[in-house]
Parts: sequence; structure tokens; C-alpha cells
Amino acid sequence: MITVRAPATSANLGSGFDVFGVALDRPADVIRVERADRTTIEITGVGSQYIPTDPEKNTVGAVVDALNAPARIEIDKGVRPASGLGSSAASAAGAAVALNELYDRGLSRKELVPIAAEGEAVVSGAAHADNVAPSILGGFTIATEQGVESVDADIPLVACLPEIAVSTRDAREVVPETASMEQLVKTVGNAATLAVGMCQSNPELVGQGMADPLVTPARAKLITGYDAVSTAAQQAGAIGVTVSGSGPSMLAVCHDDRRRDVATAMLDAFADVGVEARAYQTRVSQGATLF
Ligand SMILES: Nc1ncnc2c1ncn2[C@@H]1O[C@H](COP(=O)(O)OP(=O)(O)OP(=O)(O)O)[C@@H](O)[C@H]1O
Ligand SMILES: N[C@@H](CCO)C(=O)O
Repeated sequence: MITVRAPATSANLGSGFDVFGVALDRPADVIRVERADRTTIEITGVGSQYIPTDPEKNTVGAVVDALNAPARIEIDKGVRPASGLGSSAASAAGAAVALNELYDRGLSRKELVPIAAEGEAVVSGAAHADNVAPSILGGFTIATEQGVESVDADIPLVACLPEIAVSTRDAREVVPETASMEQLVKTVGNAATLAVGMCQSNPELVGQGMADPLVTPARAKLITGYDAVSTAAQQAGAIGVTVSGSGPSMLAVCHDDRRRDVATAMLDAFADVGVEARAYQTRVSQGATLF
């Protein structure tokens, strides 16, 4: 039996819609696989009751098909589904790494990214790689049609997950289809600033570069209390705040010594609007680990 721990991820980071992603050091899914004639999936852990065990509907099923690697698969969910923390991607990424090893397919981590992305198409209709790439490779990743680039980065983060659900499919419906020249110029400038900040492990540049005039304002409307939580986080020392993935989680960048205060401020602000939440004091981290 092969066991893989695949981390949660945060995609977009504001200005890098469908392109940027980071691996988080917690939470994570644990995937166990063993060879079988027919694929079966068992799921335990957080939110497991909402996840289909039918391989046609689970993200790991598409990975099995792509690698031609039937298996008995156990998924222990640490990443809540429909969280904006790459829940569906963590399972697909973990399965890709585990099945590649189990069947000795010899693919590199980079080659596994498009395979795991097929799983994302099952749940959101698009094979976007911005969650599976960091879950497989770790660090900060840039996923484009040309492939994936990754850099190690050390950035403190708070990911705050409210007890509301936003599906990626629904959140993609509200993304504006056009942008003004001004929005485009701002977004390009911010994305470039963020990428430089990641390369330098500089939270100031990363937080500054997360600002996004286009997608985030549209999606913030789907998250009860977004503006109040964002303001509270910034008052507590966050340098930048945005929607994590397609939401409802919110992601804040800060310095290490502000993480606890930022987490508390975000939880309190959600509580003020009647929404329960949990906060992960986390950081950019390594990708899937084989045991
Ligand atoms: N292995 C899996 N793990 C989690 N969710 C899965 C899995 N397979 C299928 N799903 C389905 O995917 C949906 C959750 O995926 P979705 O992309 O909406 O959330 P997410 O992965 O947490 O968010 P994001 O991609 O924005 O970070 C749920 O409907 C869930 O049933
Ligand atoms: N880039 C994707 C990530 C969520 O899976 C989105 O924001 O729709």
C-alpha cells in the first residue's frame, strides 16, 4: 500500500486568476492506494458525506483513468469540500502521486500536474491546474497553457474558512467576461509584484500584489461578511486579503508575529455577522509527500 499526504492549496491569490497557487502546510488529505482489478473509493474525514464515491464523479476517478491504474483507494479528508482550499484538487493530486508510484509509471511531478487537473474538470467543468500544481509541486506555482513553473517561498498566511459553502462551478459563473484597460493594467502590475514577492519570500510585496480589481469584487459578494472580515484582518496587521480559490475561505498575508491576531480578528468578524468559522495559521509549504 502507498500513502501520500497532499496539502490544501490556495489558488488565484487575487491577481493571478486561474494561474497562481500556493501549497499550505495545513490542512491536508491523506490518500492510500493498493492495486485492484476494479477501482473502489472509500472516504472518511471532514465533509466526507458530501463527496461521491463513484469513480466517475470523484476527482480521483479521472486520475485513475489517465494513469490506467485501477486501485482500492482510501481518502481521509482533512480539507473540507467546497472550501476554496483546493479540497477536490488535494485528492486528485495525492492520487496522481500515489498511483504513479504504485504502478511505477515513472512520470515526473510536473508531468503529473495535467493528469491531476483532469480531476478538476469532473467537478468544475474546467481542467484548471492552479490547485493541483501547488499540491503536487509545493511552493508558489504559475500554471499556464505552456506548463507549470514553481518556486519555493516562505510566506506566513492565515486561511479562514467560514461555515458556508460556495461551489467552484457557481463561483465561476460570476467572473466578469470583460475587463477595462485600467483593470487590466492594474492586474498585470499586481500579479508581477506578487510573483517577485514570492521569489524574494517578501510578505509586503505578496500582500500588495494580491489586490485584484476584477474577479475578487464579484466573488466577495458570495461570502457573507467579506468586507468586514477583510477590514478586521488588515486592522490586525494583514498586508493583503483576498478570496482563497473560489471561496468561501479568505486568505490573509502577514508577518509571523501578526498571524495569531489576524486569525482572531477574522474569526471575530465572521462571528459578528453570525457565521461560524475556523482559521488555519499556516504558510507556503511543500507539496505532496510519499510515505
Ligand atoms: N475527492 C474529492 N474531494 C473533495 N471534493 C470532491 C472530491 N471528488 C469530488 N468532489 C466534489 O467536488 C466539489 C468540491 O469541489 P470545489 O472545487 O467546489 O471545492 P474546493 O475544491 O474546496 O474549492 P477550490 O477549488 O475553490 O479551492 C464537491 O461537490 C465534492 O462533492
Ligand atoms: N482558479 C479556480 C480555482 C478554484 O478551483 C477558480 O477560482 O475558479
